[in-house]
Amino acid sequence: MHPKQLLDACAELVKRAMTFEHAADSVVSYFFRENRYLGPRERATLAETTYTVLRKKLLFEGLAHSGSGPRERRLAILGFAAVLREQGKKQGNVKNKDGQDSETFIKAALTPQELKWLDACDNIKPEELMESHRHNLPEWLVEPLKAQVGDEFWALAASMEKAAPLDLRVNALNDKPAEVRKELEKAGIKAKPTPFSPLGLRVDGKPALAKVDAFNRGAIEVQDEGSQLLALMLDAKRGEMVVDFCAGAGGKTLAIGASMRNTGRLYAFDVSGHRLDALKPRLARSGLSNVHPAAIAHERDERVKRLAGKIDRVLVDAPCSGLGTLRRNPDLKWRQSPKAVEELTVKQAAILESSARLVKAGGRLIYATCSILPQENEAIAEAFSAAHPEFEPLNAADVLEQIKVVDGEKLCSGGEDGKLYLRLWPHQHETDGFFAAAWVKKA
Ligand SMILES: C[S@@+](CC[C@H](N)C(=O)[O-])C[C@H]1O[C@@H](n2cnc3c(N)ncnc32)[C@H](O)[C@@H]1O
Repeated sequence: MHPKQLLDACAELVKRAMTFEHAADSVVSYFFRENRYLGPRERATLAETTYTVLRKKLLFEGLAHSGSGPRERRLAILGFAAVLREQGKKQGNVKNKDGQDSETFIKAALTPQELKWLDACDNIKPEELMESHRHNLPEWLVEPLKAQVGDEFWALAASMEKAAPLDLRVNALNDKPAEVRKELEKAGIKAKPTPFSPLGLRVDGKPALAKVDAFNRGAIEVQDEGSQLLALMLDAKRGEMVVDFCAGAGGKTLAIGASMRNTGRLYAFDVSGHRLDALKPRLARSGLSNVHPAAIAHERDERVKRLAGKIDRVLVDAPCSGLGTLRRNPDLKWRQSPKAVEELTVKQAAILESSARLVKAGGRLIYATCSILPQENEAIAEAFSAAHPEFEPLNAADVLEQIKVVDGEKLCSGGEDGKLYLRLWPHQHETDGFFAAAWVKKA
């Protein structure tokens, strides 16, 4: 595809994503389905350009005040140039089959006037930029983040502008991480163990996994290291009755089912039948037969009531703002709002309340989110503890130690000794932002 055509397509995709009517990943996949002729490299450039614009929206909009032509095209030019330069750097600035390196490719896509404008933008020094153009976060998020991480705010903001690494979880049912790692290496995929999750492998780059044998036979699943830790914290054992209350497409369900060694009963509940449908092919690959997906109408559904007091372990991976996943879903910072977060906190408290009724004496309850806001995390956990003296909080650091997570206390905060909750941050732990609180129901 000619560079000019590729930039035109990027501008179109950026325009669609910037309406914020749908999640950016859906907009991108819809665009690819509409334009099936696009090759893998073109798709990568289109998606990354769009994500870069969403990540750096405030900076790019500031720069796009100058220049001419449609605004989305100017935003796309900034994203396109950044992405091609990054790709060029990674590949050692080698030339493509048409003898172009990234700079010549960019030049071929732009008009002389656009090139002059891009050059002027490139020459702006970071210290000349406004604060909002450097952190690229909506104002309502800045204060709560500064209040939590203090001097680390700029490191956090920078980490959330990077793409997340590709993490895999090895299916412990039939495979071992060290062996899968060797197998991947033979297939040309370099991976190293993740620092905290004993089942995790972090892959170099973004290789396509659909043709990899380890993927097709269910030995690996794509899952952020933080998400792996949440599932491991449930520590579900052989023969137990377990509920994954907000199972979605089952990322954590699969990990829990494997930790139960494919025995016992694992209910995967969700209000979205559509999301549970996406669990089915993953379940088939995983070899698990102990998982029972069930769509529920709401958290007080009859199905839930019937299991009251019968369950050994319950995971509540609550619907949340998703603001811990900005590395993957940068559009969320523009699609969420304080009002939406407030509504979510009501839902989160209600789901935790209902799901807690399932837990039997001596059983474990975990509340988790992929949010970095205290109102969706500590505030929900603390209100629950205050209202339920029959649930005793467990130190997340102790739970992590029991499941052999190395240096687990480095991942914790809150409580008198700073070890009460799991609190993962992208800038500190290279995972998405996650929270987890654990309780045991007193006998
Ligand atoms: C964070 S996502 C779950 C992700 C999933 N656990 C995973 O690891 O892939 C939250 C899920 O909660 C579900 N949900 C929302 N309201 C719910 C409710 N009242 N009861 C059960 N699930 C609910 C949503 O449909 C969504 O799939």
